[in-house]
Amino acid sequence: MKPALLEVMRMNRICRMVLVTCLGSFALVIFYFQSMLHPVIRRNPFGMDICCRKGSRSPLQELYNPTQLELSSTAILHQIRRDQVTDTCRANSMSSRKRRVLTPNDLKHLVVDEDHELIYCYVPKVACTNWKRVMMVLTGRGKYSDPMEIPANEAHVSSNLKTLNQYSIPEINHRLKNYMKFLFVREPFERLVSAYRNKFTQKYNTSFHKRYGTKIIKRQRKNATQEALHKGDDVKFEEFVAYLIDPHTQREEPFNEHWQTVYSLCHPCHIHYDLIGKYETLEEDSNYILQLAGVGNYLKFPTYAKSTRTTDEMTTEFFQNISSEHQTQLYEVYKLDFLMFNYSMPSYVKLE
Ligand SMILES: Nc1ncnc2c1ncn2[C@@H]1O[C@H](COP(=O)(O)OS(=O)(=O)O)[C@@H](OP(=O)(O)O)[C@H]1O
Repeated sequence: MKPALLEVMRMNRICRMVLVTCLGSFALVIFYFQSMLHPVIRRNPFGMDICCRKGSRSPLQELYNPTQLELSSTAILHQIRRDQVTDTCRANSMSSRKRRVLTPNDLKHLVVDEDHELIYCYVPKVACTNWKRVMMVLTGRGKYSDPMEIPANEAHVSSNLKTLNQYSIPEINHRLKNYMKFLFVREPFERLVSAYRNKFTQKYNTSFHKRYGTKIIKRQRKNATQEALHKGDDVKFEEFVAYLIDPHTQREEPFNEHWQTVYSLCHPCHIHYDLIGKYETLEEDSNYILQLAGVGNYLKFPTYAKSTRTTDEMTTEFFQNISSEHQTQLYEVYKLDFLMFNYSMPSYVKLE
């Protein structure tokens, strides 16, 4: 080849390299300025994916007509859980004369995610703080990407999440019909011990001590000291149980949500839940829901390593000091939760 021709080709290559470098730098500059203008999106690289459902299939379609094999085997398990609720409701409505229609006030625990067509009924002491954090990521349109970046107290601020009672009746009906509705449940007595430990044995929970502790001690403790009556901060588990089974308690006002039954908070006999998650398989069930919602690749339910979690053994210990008469009465209060969600009677329970 002639040297002149070689020289021309070399120049050509250099020109092309310069051009590619210039274009690359230009694109980087544009990307930089764009991210300066939209800092939230820059902080959250998954924002756009978590934000809005992609494709035409809704979580409900994915649940009842799965396209992936791994989703279809789990779907069978959830059908069995739904059937259990239906059967218990049917059996209970036959034996009970009480019939009622839901009002918007009954829908305060149902958190709505319009972007992914989800409704979550939160049950306190069943990891609802973490689920509320996840719902804030899902509804935040890119504001958050990691649930754990949201402080626990923020997750409980009611204005941070929209609940179903805030919609008009036609809007409520539309969402109940078309969204995937789910809740999480826990073995009722373990949930109760979790509530007792958190609300009555932690020094910082003074509002619960004042609001409920003082009342429980006044009613259940003979010869209570003035200090105990005033502070309400040393309620014993036996006293808490006595308060729960006392017929006056629920006549006076409904139970606090931390120990209220799941069927009273979420109304599973009136609202058809598509998915019943269990605390015992919390992460597995939660990630299944996120997968059905189409965000499973970007968002995972927070894992937990708290060593002081309430366990079955711990619950057994707490119930050692409860008389069989009180255990029987307490079981009656939570019986529907036991039956509906298929929890067998704990082996430590001694019924009368
Ligand atoms: N990912 C994960 N895995 C296992 N366990 C978990 C998880 N997230 C929360 N938890 C446990 O849930 C209990 C707290 O529930 P809530 O957040 O609903 O409590 S509260 O209603 O806000 O008071 C509390 O249970 P106890 O420790 O037994 O009280 C938490 O330990």
